[in-house]
Amino acid sequence: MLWIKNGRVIDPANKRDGTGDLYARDGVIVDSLSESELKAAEVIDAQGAVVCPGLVDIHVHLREPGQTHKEDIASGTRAAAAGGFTTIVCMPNTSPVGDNPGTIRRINDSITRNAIVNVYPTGCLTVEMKGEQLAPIGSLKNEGIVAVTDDGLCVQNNEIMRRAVEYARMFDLPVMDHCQDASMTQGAVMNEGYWSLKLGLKGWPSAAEDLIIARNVVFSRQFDAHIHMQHVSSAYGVDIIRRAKKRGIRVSGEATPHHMYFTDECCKDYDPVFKMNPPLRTEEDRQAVIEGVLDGTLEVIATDHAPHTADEKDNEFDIAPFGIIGLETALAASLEVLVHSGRCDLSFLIARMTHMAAEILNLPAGTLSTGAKADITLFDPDAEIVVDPDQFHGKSTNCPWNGKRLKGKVLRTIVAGKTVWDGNQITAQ
Ligand SMILES: NC(=O)N[C@@H](CC(=O)O)C(=O)O
Ligand SMILES: [Zn+2]
Ligand SMILES: [Zn+2]
Repeated sequence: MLWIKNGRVIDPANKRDGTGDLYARDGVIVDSLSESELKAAEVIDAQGAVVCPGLVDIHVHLREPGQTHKEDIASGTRAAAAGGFTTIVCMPNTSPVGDNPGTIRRINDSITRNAIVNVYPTGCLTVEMKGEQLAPIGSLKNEGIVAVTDDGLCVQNNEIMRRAVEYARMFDLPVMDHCQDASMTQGAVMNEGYWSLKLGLKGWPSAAEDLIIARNVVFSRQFDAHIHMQHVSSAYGVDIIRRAKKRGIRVSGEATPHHMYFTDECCKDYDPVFKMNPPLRTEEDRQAVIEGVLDGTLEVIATDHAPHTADEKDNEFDIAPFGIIGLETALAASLEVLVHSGRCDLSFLIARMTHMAAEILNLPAGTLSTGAKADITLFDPDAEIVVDPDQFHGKSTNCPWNGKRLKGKVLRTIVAGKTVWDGNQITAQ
């Protein structure tokens, strides 16, 4: 039994925001506990803290199998717990990739053994993520995938993409797309614009993203299929999604904390910790991504947690891999951009990091409804932290917020009624 007292309980799905108590029995949220149960319950004093549904991140790279020097399911879920996330969705660009039932089964076996938060796998759209031949999407669904994606790459051939979208639709699986026209981004390492010119680095134009977003809108409309645009970074891309939604087309979109926080100017010292895909873009793009979140065009905040080792990242900008970690800074960074700046209130942000994220992939998570699993996060939105990746719980430290002062500290993360992060350390076995 669990009794969380006196917190500010914010549960956007149930329009709840007020001081109160929360109860759980056998890992499930309940309305109340009996007198004797209250006496026996573990009591958590949440005075001064926000109590909300455990955070949900639908875009995480856990690197298992095959790249476990960067991250694995144990370390990645520890990072998630420390960041306040109780449910995460992992991408299939592992080694081997998740394009076959055996690999998905192996991932699920490891999740059962090693994960300390809930993890749902995704499967590939195409065999070996080559964009040439459809993956056995039905068999992958039988193994429990929640979406299909070739994230890291983008299916270039429109006929193959069309078949993939139609096929995924038959299995009621959303397609998550990394929107990138590869013909326009050969050798590109940062946003194409003033800074790429000045720095002499090959640019990745936002048109390459916008074109694929537009293609996906066409297919979503044609087949009434749900296509989710991952890590949207360009102003016009946001606009295309906004217009499509107005017409009732079933597209959704995600904003990352880094695209809301940084711009391509950050690349000016050639530090590869600012190298990611899609790249950091202009101030106008950054503002448009934020506006997209505020007006509901981008209904979810997702980290795209993409660990790479220091050895790999500590290279020339041109050759370092794309990607940054995000699980342990997502809440504080998003609070800063959206809430502390006065752009929206806490409940609005929490909705985008909980039930709205879960709804995109139909995950049973993101609410404090009676009968829901007792996945709960406690945080202090005003507590100052200094970001120190050496204190993080994942294996990699490629974090662009390194050294920054942010406000927002995760005080406790609870999965099925059990504390897995107590604000100082991982407490799960
Ligand atoms: N975002 C990145 O820059 N990198 C991701 C791939 C991806 O999400 O596209 C990775 O797997 O490293
Ligand atoms: Zn991607
Ligand atoms: Zn990704």
